[in-house]
Amino acid sequence: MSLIFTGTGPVLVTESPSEYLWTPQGSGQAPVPPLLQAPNIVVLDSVKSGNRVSTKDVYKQLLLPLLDSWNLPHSYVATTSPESVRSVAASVGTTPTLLVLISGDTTITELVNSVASTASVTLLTVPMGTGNAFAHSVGLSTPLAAVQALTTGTARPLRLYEAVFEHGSQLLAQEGAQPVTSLRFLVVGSWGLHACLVADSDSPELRKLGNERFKVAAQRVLEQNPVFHGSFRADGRAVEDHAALGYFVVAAVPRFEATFEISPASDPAENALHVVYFHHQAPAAVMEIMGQAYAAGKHVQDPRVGYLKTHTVELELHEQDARLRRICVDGLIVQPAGSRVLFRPVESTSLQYVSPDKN
Ligand SMILES: Nc1ncnc2c1ncn2[C@@H]1O[C@H](COP(=O)(O)OP(=O)(O)OP(=O)(O)O)[C@@H](O)[C@H]1O
Repeated sequence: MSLIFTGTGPVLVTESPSEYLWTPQGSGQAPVPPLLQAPNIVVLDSVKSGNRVSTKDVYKQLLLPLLDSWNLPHSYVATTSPESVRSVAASVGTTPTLLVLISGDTTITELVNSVASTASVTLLTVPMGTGNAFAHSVGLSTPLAAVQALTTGTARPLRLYEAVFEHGSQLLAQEGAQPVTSLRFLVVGSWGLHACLVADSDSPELRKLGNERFKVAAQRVLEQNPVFHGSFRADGRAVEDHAALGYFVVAAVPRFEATFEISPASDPAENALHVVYFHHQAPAAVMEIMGQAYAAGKHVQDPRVGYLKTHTVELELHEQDARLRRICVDGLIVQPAGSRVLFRPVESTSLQYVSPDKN
């Protein structure tokens, strides 16, 4: 339950399993909040994200009445394919734009990879995906909290990172492979067990399971429990040389799911990456370490786990088997050519995100 101050007075907003209820609490007027003063407001509804309840419509039941209370013009786009995300990104010019994304993380990543570097965009992420890593990491854990942040939150710089690949690398997509040399990300770059389970979880069969798909894919990967041979450097310093690795994640945010706190020291306000990794372990040890990540990120205190803060990560793959070379970039899967992959911050962008707190 939340009290939201709108252009026509305070409104009590409640949520049931099947709908959001908008109950006005008398009349009165609040001025247009700063975030809603953007000259251009676009709502992009990524309709295939998460497991939606058809009667529970964030746009019609929450956003539309809020925007209408101040008669704010806006455009609403419901996606019809992944191409819709790219075309909305391409349509945003230099006019300062508030872009409300009703989606999961993949849609956000598709957007930041398609938007022009000159575009002045403030993103509000309304969590409707399966993991919602970015929304949980910035404190917008529910659609209601996200919509309320439009009236009480503030815009902060969006920290972006990129994974850079050797010439000849391929982005593996449902529609077929495409050449790729770099990809922007805001949540995670990974190799090893994490990349394998994300790649394997993206089958139509497992997608039906929602968040459970990661657990099922993890069990299947652990049945084989491959070793991932490689080396990596952090800010130019050799950290592991010809190691037998199991888990290798470069995290930009603290949480990958509501309760999965993979990198407790990550701060979305800071331009830094954290490497979380461990050497090849027996499946029971892997499960034990991962279980600690669900207990407020305690795994990073486990002596078997490496945890370090850095800006750049240079990874060198010493594997030939294509399945063991896959790299995950915010859920997208890349088959890299050659042996080198670089993760680094994108130095400057004109993108911002809506944060719920003002400090
Ligand atoms: N109408 C559509 N038809 C096919 N694909 C779509 C359509 N609308 C959106 N998509 C694509 O579906 C994917 C949805 O990803 P999104 O991140 O929003 O949700 P998710 O995968 O459930 O969540 P998460 O990434 O948090 O696990 C994106 O790749 C998006 O481009």
